[in-house]
Amino acid sequence: MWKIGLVGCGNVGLGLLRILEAKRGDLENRYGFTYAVTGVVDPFRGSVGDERGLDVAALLAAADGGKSFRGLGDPIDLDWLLEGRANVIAEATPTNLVDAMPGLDHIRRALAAGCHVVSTNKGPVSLALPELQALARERGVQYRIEGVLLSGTPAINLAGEALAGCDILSVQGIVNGTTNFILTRMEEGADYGAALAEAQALGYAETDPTADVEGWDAAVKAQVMANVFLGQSLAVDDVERLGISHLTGADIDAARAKGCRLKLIAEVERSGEGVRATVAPRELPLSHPLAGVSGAINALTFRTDHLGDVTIVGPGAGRVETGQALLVDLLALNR
Ligand SMILES: NC(=O)C1=CN([C@@H]2O[C@H](COP(=O)(O)OP(=O)(O)OC[C@H]3O[C@@H](n4cnc5c(N)ncnc54)[C@H](OP(=O)(O)O)[C@@H]3O)[C@@H](O)[C@H]2O)C=CC1
Ligand SMILES: N[C@@H](CC=O)C(=O)O
Repeated sequence: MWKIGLVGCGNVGLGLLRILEAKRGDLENRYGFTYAVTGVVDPFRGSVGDERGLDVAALLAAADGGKSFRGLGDPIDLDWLLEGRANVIAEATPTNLVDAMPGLDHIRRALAAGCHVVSTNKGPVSLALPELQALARERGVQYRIEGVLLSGTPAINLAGEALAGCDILSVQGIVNGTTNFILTRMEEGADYGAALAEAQALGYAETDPTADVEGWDAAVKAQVMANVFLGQSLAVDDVERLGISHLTGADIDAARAKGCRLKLIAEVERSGEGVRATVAPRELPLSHPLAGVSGAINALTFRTDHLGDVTIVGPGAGRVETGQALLVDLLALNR
């Protein structure tokens, strides 16, 4: 029985709870996956626990009704979970690229306590991936991060498992759902501010959406691609980065007049001794495979030695879409 402690219950945390609740029977029948959510830690909704498992439907009803979780379990904190009441922590607090807190602290403490961690938080991956992987190995647990790239669309697990044995030479694609959504809506005539507000309402944007529109989110994903896919240790500041906040309707129209679309493209490729990582808006001809990828959909093309180009296309952001990434990592632990 998996005793799940959820830390951070915003868009993604609720997405995971929604899937767990809707699929409880299916997860048991198809995968032998049984679980109890023993605690939720979140300053906004309230931190509650029950060793026998919280009533997830009641938590979801409270969230849907704009109510706090208080009263739906005993008041708890992360320490309570780590004293044997969780064997896996699902960490989905806001990404912070400056010092990775509070997620880094949560993940360090969980791994040190012998808990597995599944997480969508990009800050700890950006600043401390080798340390956290070493700590997980030392404690005999796993730190799984499928959701940090392309939400639930398989990218990290795909490269690590389904493309095992291939050398990945370069990776190029659209890796930020919010900016792709904004550019799509601007092409349809919406203004920038309204399109960003829509992306926030749909749960695509970062807690501080500056990270999306200034290209930081795509840059950290390029960093992850360099580190995880190409084995080249880069810092987020090593990524050449330009976002989309300077683009106007006139830029969209100018691209259209040339038979092109503007897309924020992230690319990592081997160059000389190292790896070059870039994020920038590019005008793509309509015939380009990435030109037709619209809304919060993302796409990645892996250039490999054995298979040539392998392209995946799917959601890059969203509540349930990212909850799925946590679920797939939970199911991997279960296997
Ligand atoms: N949304 C998406 O589509 C995707 C998101 N991600 C990543 O997943 C993570 C979560 O994203 P999302 O759910 O959208 O973000 P939200 O801002 O919706 O939710 C984050 C939640 O974490 C809570 N929180 C803040 N500090 C703490 C703390 N110290 N302890 C416990 N909880 C805390 C916040 O509470 P409060 O509001 O009070 O601060 C909030 O409820 C981020 O790291 C994001 O980058 C990854 C892929 C896709
Ligand atoms: N804000 C991000 C969420 C997923 O990583 C995005 O829009 O892609």
